[in-house]
Amino acid sequence: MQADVPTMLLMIIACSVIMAGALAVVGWGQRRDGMGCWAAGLLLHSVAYVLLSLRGRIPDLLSIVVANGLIAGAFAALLAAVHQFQSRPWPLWRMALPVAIVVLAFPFLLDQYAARVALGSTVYTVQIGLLLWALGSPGHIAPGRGAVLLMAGLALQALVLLVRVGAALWGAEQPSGLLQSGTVQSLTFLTSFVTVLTASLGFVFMSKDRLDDGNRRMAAIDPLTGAANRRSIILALDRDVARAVRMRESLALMMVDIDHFKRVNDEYGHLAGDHVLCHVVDVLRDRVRTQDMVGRYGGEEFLVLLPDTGLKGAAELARQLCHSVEQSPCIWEGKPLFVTVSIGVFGARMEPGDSWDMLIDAADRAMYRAKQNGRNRVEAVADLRRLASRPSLRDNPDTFPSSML
Ligand SMILES: Nc1nc2c(ncn2[C@@H]2O[C@H](COP(=O)(O)OP(=O)(O)OP(=O)(O)O)[C@@H](O)[C@H]2O)c(=O)[nH]1
Repeated sequence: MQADVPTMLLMIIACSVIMAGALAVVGWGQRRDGMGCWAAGLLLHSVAYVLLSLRGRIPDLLSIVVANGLIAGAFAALLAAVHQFQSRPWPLWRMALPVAIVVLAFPFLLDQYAARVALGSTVYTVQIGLLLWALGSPGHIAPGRGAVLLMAGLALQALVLLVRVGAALWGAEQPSGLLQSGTVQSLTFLTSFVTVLTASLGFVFMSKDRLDDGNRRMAAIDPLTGAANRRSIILALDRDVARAVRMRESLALMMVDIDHFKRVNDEYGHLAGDHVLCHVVDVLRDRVRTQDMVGRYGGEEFLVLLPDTGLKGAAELARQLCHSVEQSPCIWEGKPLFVTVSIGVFGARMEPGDSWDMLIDAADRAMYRAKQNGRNRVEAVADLRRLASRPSLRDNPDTFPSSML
């Protein structure tokens, strides 16, 4: 397989310039996404390929040394973009060293095509390795669709560069110059073209994946406490009721209300009150199982959803939660703040006709009984009142009744 090298170089230049422009427009005003750096990398790449395509018509210093230095610089800019995306400092020496190696070594290799190919391809492969490492290193972005596309594009390029090193070292293909057609030459430039496209699209999708993730979180999480918000805990409850009815399993729900919370706000201020809300959520979450769910139902009221749990077990857990909240002070401005909670518990085997709102009603009734009976205590109920049934939310969560939000 051989293709016309000047045409392929032209395609790479056009593709790099178009993608650089697109990324610059998409990333305008969003510095932390690293799109500006990525666009700069693509621009360096296109200038490098312009210089390469002028081989023989401009001094070798420009067409060989500067061009390859710019390719190494382009990979360095891509690495900077990934680090910026991940909010990490630029790895300066890992960016500068490959460029320095190329710029310092190539002037001595002007007459040695194979050695230049071997050295250049090795340096670029290492740079791609650094990019893949940064993308895959744990603790940063979870590799979503965008990251996978980006990594696949880079991996393909690295693979072809390694083939190129091998071909240069073993003399498998010895074209007399860059612009001469050859199988490895054609494969290299075709891959460069594909990589510019896939890696750049992958980088844009990575940004979109992160935005989507943020939006999903915002739609499901209470921003103050980090617990599930009212909508997502009710959706989860609806789903669990349906499953428990189908399997004839038990299900328990707690309504947890902080006692005299208004006093905390009045005496210490609303920021202290906010801090207490977060503290109570932390205590609840510490004690429940991973399959259980804690959600904020209203101001200082929380729901705890306990799948596959009967009344006895749920009431016992509720008593432990009451005790834990009472015993673990919330530290505010260096001073301990003690609060207590009243908990209403519902738990029973689910029957056909039972629905999520009946469970909330039952836990709510029990919670009010706990308040009436002196607070800092647990009351439990096992019966459900038949309410004017609300439709299930499963089929169309968008029909979520606004009165419940
Ligand atoms: N700091 C803070 N306060 C909130 C928030 N949401 C609701 N509140 C306050 O929570 C308080 C609830 O007060 P009440 O409903 O009278 O209940 P309470 O004082 O806990 O009394 P009992 O429930 O009867 O023990 C009100 O003062 C609300 O302003 C919030 O997000 N942050």
